[in-house]
Amino acid sequence: MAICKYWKCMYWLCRVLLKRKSRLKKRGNTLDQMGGKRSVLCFLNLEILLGFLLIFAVQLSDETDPGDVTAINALHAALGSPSLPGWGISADPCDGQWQGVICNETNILSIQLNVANLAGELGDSLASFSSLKTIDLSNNHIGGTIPSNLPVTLQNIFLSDNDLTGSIPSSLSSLSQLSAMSLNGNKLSGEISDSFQGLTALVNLDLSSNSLSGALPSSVGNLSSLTTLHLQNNQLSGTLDVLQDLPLADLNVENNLFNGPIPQKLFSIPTFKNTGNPFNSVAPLSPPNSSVAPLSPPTSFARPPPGPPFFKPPSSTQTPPTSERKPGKQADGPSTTAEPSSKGSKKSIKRVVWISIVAVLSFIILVIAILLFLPRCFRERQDSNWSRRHEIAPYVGSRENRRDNGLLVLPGHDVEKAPPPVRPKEEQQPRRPAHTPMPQHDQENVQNLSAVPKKDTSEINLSRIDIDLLVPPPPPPLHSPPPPPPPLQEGVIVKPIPPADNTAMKFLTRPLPLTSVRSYTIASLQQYTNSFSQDNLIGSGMLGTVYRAELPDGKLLAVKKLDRRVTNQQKDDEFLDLVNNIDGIRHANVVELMGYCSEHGQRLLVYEYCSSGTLQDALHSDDEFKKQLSWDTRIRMALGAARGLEYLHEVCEPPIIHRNFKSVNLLLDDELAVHVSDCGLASLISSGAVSQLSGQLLTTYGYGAPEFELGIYTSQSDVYSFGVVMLELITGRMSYDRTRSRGEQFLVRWAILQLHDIDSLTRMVDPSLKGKYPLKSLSHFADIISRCVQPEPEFRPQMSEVVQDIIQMIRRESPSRSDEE
Ligand SMILES: Nc1ncnc2c1ncn2[C@@H]1O[C@H](COP(=O)(O)OP(=O)(O)OP(=O)(O)O)[C@@H](O)[C@H]1O
Repeated sequence: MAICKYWKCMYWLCRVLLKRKSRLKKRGNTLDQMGGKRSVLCFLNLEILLGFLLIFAVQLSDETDPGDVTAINALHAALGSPSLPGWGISADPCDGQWQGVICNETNILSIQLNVANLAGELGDSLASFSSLKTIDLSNNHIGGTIPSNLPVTLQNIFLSDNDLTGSIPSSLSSLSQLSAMSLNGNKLSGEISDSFQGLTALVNLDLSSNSLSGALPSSVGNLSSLTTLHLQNNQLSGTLDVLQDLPLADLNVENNLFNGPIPQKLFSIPTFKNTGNPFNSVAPLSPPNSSVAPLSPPTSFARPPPGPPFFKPPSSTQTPPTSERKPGKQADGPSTTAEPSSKGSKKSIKRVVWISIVAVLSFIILVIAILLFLPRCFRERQDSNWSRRHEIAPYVGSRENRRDNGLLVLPGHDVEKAPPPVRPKEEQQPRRPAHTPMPQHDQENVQNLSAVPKKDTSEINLSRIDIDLLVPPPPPPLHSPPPPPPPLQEGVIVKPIPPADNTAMKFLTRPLPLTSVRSYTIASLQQYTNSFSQDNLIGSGMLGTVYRAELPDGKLLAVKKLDRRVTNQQKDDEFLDLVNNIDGIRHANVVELMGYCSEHGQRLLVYEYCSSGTLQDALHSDDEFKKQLSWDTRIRMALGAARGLEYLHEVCEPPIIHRNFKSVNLLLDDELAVHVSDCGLASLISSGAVSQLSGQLLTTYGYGAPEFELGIYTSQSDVYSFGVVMLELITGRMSYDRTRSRGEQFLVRWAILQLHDIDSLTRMVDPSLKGKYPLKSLSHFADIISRCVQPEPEFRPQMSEVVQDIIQMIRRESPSRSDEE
């Protein structure tokens, strides 16, 4: 295949250049009069040669790093050569078929094989990966020790719930980029080595449920970014002094042999669990805030994160790239170590030699060409204007009044982790950011325009919409005001924070918060979902499973049954706070919470039912459905999604970061209006069981902003994800599509360069639109998208700016408006 492509490419290049040659040969005659013919032809010959050489170099450089190939084969062998979907079908682990393997152009970046029934050992090949950032082999049966050599590029190591033995290797100290590590639920023993000096990027560390002993080494005190530390259920001893200056938000040292006084500073940690230790009594043994019952929801990092498993039962909806196929029975893995190893290194040397030759030749040719043709270039620049390129002007929008002042927030410090209380929605006055005042006129239009017109096959011609005639839709339904809260209860908050200066308060058992949200019994939900039958299963995600429920009056609801692993550390009052918070999020473009259930340890959220599925389904699963998605419908969807996000970021107080914005979380109603789902659930996503997964999944599916890999997530990261969804809308392509060629698998990477050129843009557009879209609109929309997906978060626009831009775009298409202008 690759060779075929290569020759095709050569053939194409020959044709193009020879055509150009003959065309310019004619032109050369003219130039000849100025004495330029000979050099023109000479230049063209050089140009052709250079083209060949460059293609050859690209071909060579597109191969997967042989070192990585060797390393993954060796790892596979060490794990006992298990049968894994796609592995070994080809010798190239980056050809998109090896499930659980994520690559960039030439290197393996991530190996995610959690819950894959793996045994064997890790082997000693890991250090050979040249760019590996994430390894997730949690929830398997891997034995042996943790290799002493680990790739220095690692950012995330998830090996929890395996059978690993031995001690934690001291080579950890070389992992300066490490951001999260979970080794919990293994059989690790011995003292924790003093190897944390250089790990200043480490945010989450879970060593719980092992047999570790001895005192905490002094280098733990260097973990200047650590927000979550779980050490419970070991035999660790000594004092906790070394922890007192760390920025911890979640510390669990329960059931160890720690002694001595607990440093006072630790009592200010929002979640501090310390029971089951022989602390002496210089400091309060179990101070109120150290608590067994912290008021803030758990932010625990890594108790077993079993899902989503590498092999997961088929879901009716999304098809994540790494997790849906069932394993085969027989080992049929890739070839093992020895041979590929020597082959790999020979290949590598050959490759380096070739690339060097090509580079040197290219350089020489380039220099000659430049020397010969500099004067010609000057001449040609003057007659320019023969290609009609569409250039995107650099974004110069106002950056002031950013809600987060461009500040990047680390997990554990981010908005959704510890926000101040939010006013109930009835009290909220929607506000617009100061720098983007929106006239009432626009407010009304925005409401209208984002409500997608009836689902019919007729095209909606935006150019015929008289914006001024649009009537504002009815305001979002309001709940009856909640009863006044009792004195000790908190109001509706996004995430409760214990009052820092009043530890006694925390010790009191808090009465359950009042809520006006309708409470359902398990029995009734069972009845409405036909005992949560498979027929009523709509889909499942990171947090749980969603069922269709039908009320006796025929009304449909969607019931999200939260997984126990997500809620098992959440107390009833915390869950009710969460429910109250979600209930406070009311907007026409946000899925509405209709009720909840909290009984017998089960937690369920009941939502309005969106009958037309998800935007992802509409775009990627159902060709018939897709036909209804005219350009105008898509732009209306874009506006609806933008308005939903604008509301969360800029109207809610405190701002709400979605954290999981993707096309599967944009639900569609009968009229194809967009409703953003999973709003207000960020605190669950950032809780231990799923935090590590959420980031990976977003990144894996191509929605995650670059900063996510550093454990950073802000509202600007939502804006990036929004941009990716918009790319899906205009191209009809999935954000990540393993079936495409390597350069096209990640939608953003493929699209970002082409957004600047109107010709490329038109080629990118979803073929199912059959060319029915206004070019101007396309170009304008591409500008908006390109700003949203900028790598630097501080250059991305706020959602209110995006909303304004989309409205402007729609207005420009409106004849009534252009008539006026
Ligand atoms: N209110 C709803 N109305 C109709 N269908 C819904 C509703 N909420 C969720 N669904 C369906 O249930 C599926 C599972 O939703 P869920 O939110 O649990 O996971 P997800 O969005 O697919 O993934 P993730 O957990 O990563 O967000 C969705 O894909 C969607 O098809």
